Amino acid sequence: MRAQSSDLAKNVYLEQLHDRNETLYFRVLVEHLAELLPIVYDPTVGEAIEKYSHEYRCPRGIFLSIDRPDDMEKAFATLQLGPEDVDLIVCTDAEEILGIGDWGVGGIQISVGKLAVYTAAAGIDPRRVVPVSLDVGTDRRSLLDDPLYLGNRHSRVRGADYDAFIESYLETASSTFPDALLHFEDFGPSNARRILEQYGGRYRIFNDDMQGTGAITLAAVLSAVKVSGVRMRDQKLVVFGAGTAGVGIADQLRDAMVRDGADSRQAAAQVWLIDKQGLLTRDMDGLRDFQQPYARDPDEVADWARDDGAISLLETVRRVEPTILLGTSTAHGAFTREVVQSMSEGTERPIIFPISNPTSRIEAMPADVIAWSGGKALVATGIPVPPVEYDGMTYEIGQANNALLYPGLGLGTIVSGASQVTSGMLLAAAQAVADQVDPSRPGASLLPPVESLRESSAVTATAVVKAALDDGVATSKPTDVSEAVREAMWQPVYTDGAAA
Ligand SMILES: NC(=O)C1=CN([C@@H]2O[C@H](COP(=O)(O)OP(=O)(O)OC[C@H]3O[C@@H](n4cnc5c(N)ncnc54)[C@H](O)[C@@H]3O)[C@@H](O)[C@H]2O)C=CC1
Ligand SMILES: CC(=O)C(=O)O
Ligand SMILES: [Mg+2]
Repeated sequence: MRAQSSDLAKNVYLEQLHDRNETLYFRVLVEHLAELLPIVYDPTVGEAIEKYSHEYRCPRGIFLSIDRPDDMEKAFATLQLGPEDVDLIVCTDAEEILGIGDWGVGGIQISVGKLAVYTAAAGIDPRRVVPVSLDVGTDRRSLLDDPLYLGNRHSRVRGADYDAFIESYLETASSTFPDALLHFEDFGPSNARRILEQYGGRYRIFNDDMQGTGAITLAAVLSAVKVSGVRMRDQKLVVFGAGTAGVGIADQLRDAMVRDGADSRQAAAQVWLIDKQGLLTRDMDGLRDFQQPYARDPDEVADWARDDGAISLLETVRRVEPTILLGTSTAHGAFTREVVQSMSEGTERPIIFPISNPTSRIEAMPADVIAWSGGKALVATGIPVPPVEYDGMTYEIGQANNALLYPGLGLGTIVSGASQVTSGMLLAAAQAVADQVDPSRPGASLLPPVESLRESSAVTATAVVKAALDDGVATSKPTDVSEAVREAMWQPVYTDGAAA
């Protein structure tokens, strides 16, 4: 594997091993998690998705086509699994893969990659999971023109037909496998939140980009706040990139401010959203419904500087003096030296998280953020990055990627048989992750290291089971929760002479 000439070649090589010998594949992953997570998952998985039809060797997963909605049951039946045999299904319609946009049927690899992390990081049984591609077409011209493209050759279906397809998926998946958690990944901003809000009460749904990302970012902020000394209720948050992830995080941080004593109106007023049209204000056309609670009063910003009519990130940072700056925009390099320096002038220990993925989309590299802030910034990123040396000190950079949280959350949901993923379970997961680090040492990481992710996921899952019990959604009630979690974790070892 190490002799392969590129990260993509390593990804393909490992996928072939996955097909030949699942136990060995996961044993290698578990024993080399920090080295191999970036290969099977973020950032290399982005390239594997882009090249999917060209690197295609063998299908993994279930492919559901919007052109053949009546075949759904038949497709699931090919798995030859009974109603109690599946714990988890990860699906994507691939409209907003990581920060690289619409990749059609190649998006199956994000479902495969997310599931590999579930198993390697939390011991979810790989024989009891299903990756799904919901192929509703693609708007990417280069795919439609590519003779090798394997997906449906038409633009994305939207509106009533799309909604009927999603509803039919939820109904078929949950009636075929009633115990399964339905994980949604990388849907576009017009669908991600809408699906969760519309169906979250009826089906056991988890939206990773909103809920998982919100919770891991909250964990990193809880750690950072211990260092900065500014109370949660007094934080001022600027979110750059007000889409699914950005507003999902804003919601969880706003709720954390309320829990720390801010009133709900005040907490929302301590959040500023910036998108392509600049700082979002109430008088703008085309605001998304989930952006509206945070849009600013135009009078409040009447005398702020504008560039082509838009209030920039730099102007917002100068005026607001935020304590937290989050990047979920996919705009590489948007956190400039001026932005970071201005933020460092306004607050003693600025919390700066450029968490867009993959590497080509990150708002700033941590080495720059740390240098531009004179070593004051508390930094976490979505991609894995090596420690940064600055002014004689080593800064460990925590990976604020939902992969550091969703495996434990999923394991806890499965062990408790929770009928819903509640806000209490998300908060418990965030708190459990944050409690596993001591950020007080100068340069310490804000999050647990990937090397210990399996151990960390067990601790997180235990907290999640307890929260599910407290919230009254658990259908299984283990007496020794920690023991039940550890027993549920699948181990990559050969049993009964079976190799794979
Ligand atoms: N670290 C993590 O765990 C996660 C990171 N992400 C990353 O966050 C980014 C966004 O993902 P989603 O929220 O799912 O996508 P999205 O499409 O829902 O949101 C992106 C938002 O950024 C805005 N935007 C684009 N260019 C901009 C610019 N130049 N200036 C200001 N705003 C701009 C878009 O209009 C959109 O509202 C991606 O790079 C993704 O990889 C997403 C989920 C988890
Ligand atoms: C990490 C992840 O879920 C994303 O970038 O979309
Ligand atoms: Mg995602």
